[in-house]
Amino acid sequence: MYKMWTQAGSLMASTMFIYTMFMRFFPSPLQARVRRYTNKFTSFVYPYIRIRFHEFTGERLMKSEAYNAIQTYLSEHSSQRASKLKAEAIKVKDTRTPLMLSMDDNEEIIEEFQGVKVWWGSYKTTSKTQSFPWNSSSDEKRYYKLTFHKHYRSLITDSYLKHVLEEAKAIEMKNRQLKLYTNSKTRWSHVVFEHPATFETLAMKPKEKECIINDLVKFKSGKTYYAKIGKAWKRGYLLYGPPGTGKSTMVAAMANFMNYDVYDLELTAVKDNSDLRKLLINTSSKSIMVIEDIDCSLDLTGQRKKRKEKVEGREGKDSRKRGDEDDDDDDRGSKVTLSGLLNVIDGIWSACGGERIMVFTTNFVEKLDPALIRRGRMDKHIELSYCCYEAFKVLAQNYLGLESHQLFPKIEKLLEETKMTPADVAENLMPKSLDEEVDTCLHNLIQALERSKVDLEKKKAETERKQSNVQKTSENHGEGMEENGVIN
Ligand SMILES: Nc1ncnc2c1ncn2[C@@H]1O[C@H](COP(=O)(O)OP(=O)(O)OP(=O)(O)O)[C@@H](O)[C@H]1O
Repeated sequence: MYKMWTQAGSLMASTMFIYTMFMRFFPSPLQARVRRYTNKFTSFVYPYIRIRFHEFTGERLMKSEAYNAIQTYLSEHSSQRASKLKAEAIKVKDTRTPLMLSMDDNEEIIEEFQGVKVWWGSYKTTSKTQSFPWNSSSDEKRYYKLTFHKHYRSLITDSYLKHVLEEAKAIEMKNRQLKLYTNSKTRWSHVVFEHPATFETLAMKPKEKECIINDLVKFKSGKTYYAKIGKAWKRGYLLYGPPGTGKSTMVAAMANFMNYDVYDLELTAVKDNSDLRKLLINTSSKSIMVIEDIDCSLDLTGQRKKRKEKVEGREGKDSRKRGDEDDDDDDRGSKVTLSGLLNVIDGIWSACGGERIMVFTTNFVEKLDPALIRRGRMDKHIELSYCCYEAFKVLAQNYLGLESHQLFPKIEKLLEETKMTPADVAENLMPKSLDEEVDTCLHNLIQALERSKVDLEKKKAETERKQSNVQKTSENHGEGMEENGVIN
C-alpha cells in the first residue's frame, strides 16, 4: 500500500515537472496545438460536457441573469439534497420571505431531467489583484458548473436550461414580497403588503367563490387569448354591498391569490385628470388597482366630493383618514372627472403593459354612472351581502376551528330571519378572552342575532306603521277634496 502511494506521488511530481517545462520552453503555437489534441483526447475518454455559468459577465461585470436564475432554481432544489447549505441572509427582510438556502462552495447535487442525470456544482475562484506590491486584494469569482453526458447535449441545452429558467421565474414570483402602494398627488409610496386574507378564509357561498377563483385563473393564464382577440390584458371587477361584507377583504384575497401588488388609488388626493394620468403611468403590471367607495370619490358632474368617513375604526381606513387631512388644501382645487377617469382607464392604463386588474368598490351600486361600470370596463359585478349560513360556516371554521356544532341549526335559522354582516358575525364569534369556550362564543352570536332580529322586526313594524299613516292621510285628504268637490 505504502509503495503504491509512493509511486502515485512520484508520478504526479513528474507530470507537474513536465507540464512546467512545457509551459516555459515550448513556443505558444505549439502549446495551442498540444492543448487542442489534449482536449480532443480528454473528450474521447471523458464523454461529459461541462458548462460554466459565471456570476459576473461582460466587461462591466454585470451580475449575470442566468447565474441569478440558476441560484434561485438550485436554492429551491438543493435544500433537500445538498449536504452543506448556506443561508442568504441578505434576502430575508421579513418573516414572509422564505430563508434562501443555496449550495455551499464546492457542493454538488445531482438531479434527473427526463431520465437524464445532470450534476450541478457551486465553485469559486480566487484571483489576486495587485495594484502595488504593498497593496493587493483577492477577488472572488463564483460560478455554477453543469455537467452532463455529451449524448444529451440538445436535450440539456434546449429543454433543460429552459426549464431551469422558467422554474426560477416561477419561484421568484412565488417568493416575491407584495407591495401596497398608496398615492399622494402624483406619487406612489409603498409598504410591504401583508394582509392575511385568502379565498379560504373569505366567507361567502362556495359556488360564488369558486366562480371568482376560476375567473381569476382564466385571466392569469389568458395572455395569448387576450392577444388573439386584440384586447388589452386587463379585467375589471365591481364589488358592491353594504359596509362590512368583505369587499376590502376580497381585494386582499385576490392580491394574495394572484400574487399581485395592490395600488390603492385615493382619487380625492389627485388634483386633476393630468395628475391622474401621471399616477397611472407609474404603475406596474401584475397589479390590482383599487378605487374604494368610488361613489364617494367621484362626482358625475366632475366636482369631487370630500370623501365621507363611513366606518370608524376599520382596518386600513385610519391611514386614509390621515391622508385626507393632509390633502385638505389640494382638495379645494381638484378636478378629477368621470370622463377623465374613463379616458385614463381605457387609454394609458390599458396600453402600458398587461396583467392588470381594476377593482371598484361601493356601498351604493345604484348611484354609479352606467358608463363607469359597463361590461368591458367592469367585466364582473360581484355582490357581497349579509352573512348566509354557508358564509357563517367559513367564519366558524376560521375563528373557532369548528366544522359543526349542535347550535349550528339554530344559527342557520336566525341568519335567515335577520340581516347581519360577516364583519358583525366575525366580531361576535371572536373569543373575548383566552379561555372563552366555543359554546360561549356561539351563544354570544345567537344573542346578537336575536337582538338584531328584534330590531329588524321593530323597524319593519315602524315602516309599516308610517306607510299606513301616509296612506290614511292621503285617503283623508282625497275624501276631503271629494267633499269639497275638487274631484268629481
Ligand atoms: N366575507 C368576509 N369574509 C371574511 N371576513 C370578513 C368578511 N366580511 C367582513 N369580514 C371581516 O370584517 C372586517 C371588515 O370587512 P371589510 O373591510 O372587508 O368590509 P367592506 O365590505 O370592505 O366594508 P366597507 O364597505 O366599509 O369598506 C374584515 O377585516 C374581516 O375581518
